[in-house]
Amino acid sequence: MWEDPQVKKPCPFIAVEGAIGAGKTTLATMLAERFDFPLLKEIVEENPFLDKFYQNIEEWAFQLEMFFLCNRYKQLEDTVKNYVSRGLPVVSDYHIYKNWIFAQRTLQGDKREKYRQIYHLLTDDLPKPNVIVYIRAELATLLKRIEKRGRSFEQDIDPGYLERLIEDYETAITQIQTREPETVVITIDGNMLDFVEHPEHFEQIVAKIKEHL
Ligand SMILES: Nc1ncnc2c1ncn2[C@@H]1O[C@H](COP(=O)(O)OP(=O)(O)OP(=O)(O)O)[C@@H](O)[C@H]1O
Ligand SMILES: Nc1nc(=O)c2ncn([C@H]3C[C@H](O)[C@@H](CO)O3)c2[nH]1
Repeated sequence: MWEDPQVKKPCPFIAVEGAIGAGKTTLATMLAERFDFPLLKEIVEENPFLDKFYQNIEEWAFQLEMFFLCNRYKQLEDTVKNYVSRGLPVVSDYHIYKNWIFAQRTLQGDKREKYRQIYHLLTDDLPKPNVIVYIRAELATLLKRIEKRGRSFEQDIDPGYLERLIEDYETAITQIQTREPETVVITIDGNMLDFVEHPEHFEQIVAKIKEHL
């Protein structure tokens, strides 16, 4: 297809997504380094609710989802100010929609509705990533990686919860593609491609992304 060289492509705002342990942070870090783009990274260690949440999801879900939402809102506000609004590229290890993917799974009834309203209020006018690198991985892969990483609070994670999240991610990615057809979605086979151990797998991913930059 002929492309007009005068037409400038939008500045890359890349989000790496996928279910728990799919390899988002690892891949986002490698991509940021390769392209020399700044990296926006999720805060995990300082999260005071994660441990409690995995022990009792029903009891702690609202606090945890609000914590993630407020943190990501602040991070993205800064990212927009410092990079996106200045036309500078950035790589993030999450998409803001991740909040709603998880909240729909963990919250019910009144709390879900309250969360939904706050979520839209905070995020509707935020600029969204124009490239999503989606790491699709099956349950066995996620369990293996979660074990390998060894965070204590994740070791007894319910495989049923992970299975539902895998489905939720599939639905969410389709929704994004329908709602925002201009967003480029690059799906990576997270079971087969081991970009940690095999440099040539990483190169395949880089080449795919370069097609869209
Ligand atoms: N393609 C891969 N092949 C082998 N191991 C991997 C791969 N990607 C990530 N890992 C390993 O799996 C573990 C989880 O990776 P990572 O922390 O990047 O996942 P994540 O998707 O960011 O997780 P979370 O959803 O919890 O934020 C790490 O120990 C990492 O080294
Ligand atoms: N409930 C819930 N909502 C979120 O928005 C969310 N984002 C990440 N996580 C969990 C997954 C990993 O264990 C750990 C690190 O990603 O935190 C979340 N859990």
